[in-house]
Amino acid sequence: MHLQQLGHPPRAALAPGQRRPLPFAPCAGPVAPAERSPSPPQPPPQQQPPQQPPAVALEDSRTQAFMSWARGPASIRFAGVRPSTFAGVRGLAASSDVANDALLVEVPRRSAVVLAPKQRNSCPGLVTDEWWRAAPWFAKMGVMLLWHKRQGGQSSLAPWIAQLPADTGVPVLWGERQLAALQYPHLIAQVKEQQREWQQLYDELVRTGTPAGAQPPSREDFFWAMSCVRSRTFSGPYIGSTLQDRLRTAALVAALAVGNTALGLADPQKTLSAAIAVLLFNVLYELILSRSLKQYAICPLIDLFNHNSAVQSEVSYNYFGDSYSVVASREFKKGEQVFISYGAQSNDSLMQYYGFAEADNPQDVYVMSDMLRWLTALRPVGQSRLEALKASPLAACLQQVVIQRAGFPAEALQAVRFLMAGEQQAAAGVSSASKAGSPEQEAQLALLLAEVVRAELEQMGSSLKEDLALLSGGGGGGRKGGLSGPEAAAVAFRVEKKRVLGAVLRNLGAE
Ligand SMILES: C[S@@+](CC[C@H](N)C(=O)[O-])C[C@H]1O[C@@H](n2cnc3c(N)ncnc32)[C@H](O)[C@@H]1O
Repeated sequence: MHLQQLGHPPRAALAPGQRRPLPFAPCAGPVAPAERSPSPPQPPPQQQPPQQPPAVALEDSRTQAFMSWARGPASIRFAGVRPSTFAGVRGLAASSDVANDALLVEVPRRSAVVLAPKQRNSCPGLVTDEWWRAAPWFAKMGVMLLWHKRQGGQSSLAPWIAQLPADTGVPVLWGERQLAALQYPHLIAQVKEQQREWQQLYDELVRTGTPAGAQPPSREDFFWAMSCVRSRTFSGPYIGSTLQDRLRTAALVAALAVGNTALGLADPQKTLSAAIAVLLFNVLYELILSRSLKQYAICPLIDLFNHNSAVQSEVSYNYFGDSYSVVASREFKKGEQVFISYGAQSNDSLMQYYGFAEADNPQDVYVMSDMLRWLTALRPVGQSRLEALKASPLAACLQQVVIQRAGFPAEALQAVRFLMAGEQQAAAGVSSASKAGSPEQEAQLALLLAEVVRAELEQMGSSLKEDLALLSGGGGGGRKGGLSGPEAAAVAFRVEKKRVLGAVLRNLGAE
């Protein structure tokens, strides 16, 4: 998540965004850029968060034990927020009016679960060094969580571990039927790939990654830990040394310089220049290094903030305090939910890694898989034209088409123009289709694209109206419209996808 640093000493943004003093490589909270759905840059949303359900303060014994631990041994500083639920979803409510720029939570590094670059095996009793070396960051952090869990009351993080959600509700934990309810081949394929990857990591752990005499975790525990990690971790640039380390180095260099001068071993002027050069090199080296290395952190209490893309608050690393913090990016009234931003993410990414879709998410897109199948079903396309497209630089552009509310990407438009062009025009090649044709041709193109969008909507299996009725339908048990958690999440997700396609139709002038 991003970093807000107004009124605070240098901080490093943890997660997406490059606009802060120590720019951190974009990584949507727990989501690495390569894993995110393609999402073109969009202006930051300006709207206020939609009306929120009322806060119900959490006063159960686990939450109380956690908060006492946070205040006491964990030395977590917080003001103006308290754990609460909002229509059943746990988050942080403003316990009093919160001013813009107020420091909300500050977690010392020692109370967080942190993975630094090249960190040695932190759980030698649980995994072998070979497994650790080969494992991706989230699997390493997953076993770190499992290690704390195994320690039970002995773990320094026990009260935090105890209140982690038993079920994170993310689709990687779902079965076939629940995934099918997403009605969206692109995400279903991504999640199935994720399931394969996690299963492989687990199999490796059981087969060769567990030290002799140790018991491997259950598959359920392993998947639980990985899903906690993927939905609660922030990432940002890694600064090798803390201020304390840096001061120790400076003191050592100064002592050597003074010693050298006192013993008459070197010219004082030269010694001073050398000492300054050493210190400058040290600082510059770390600054350069911090741009290429990444750290990952799960911070108790900060991990209770829910996401809202209309809010700008981010998580940051505070170098001087060696701590992670969140500062309010706007005012919050007492009782209101205090959100942060997990970064500019489409609902594909929010659903896959966090298990929810944001209503009217300005970053949302619709990724249409195999658009060519609709085009060939709706219009006759000659074999030779298809082959010419396949042989062109646009060969793959209709496989995963990232459609925004505003419309189709330029490459897809070009490919469709080429496929639909008359023989004479097509003879000029694919590149000639990059520009808009005559008004009649463009009108025909819009008509065809609208048919493609409608075909996609029709094969989804339910209409927007039916989905909305499902979500609002009767049914108790704290379930949305009587739906189970995954069902409700899947329906809410496909509602948003249908809304994106609806906006595309409107922008094509088709509604
Ligand atoms: C960092 S945790 C936030 C705290 C979490 N709600 C909890 O109870 O532990 C991220 C998880 O919170 C939930 N979450 C975050 N923002 C949300 C939102 N806007 N709507 C619904 N659920 C959200 C999702 O389950 C997500 O995986």
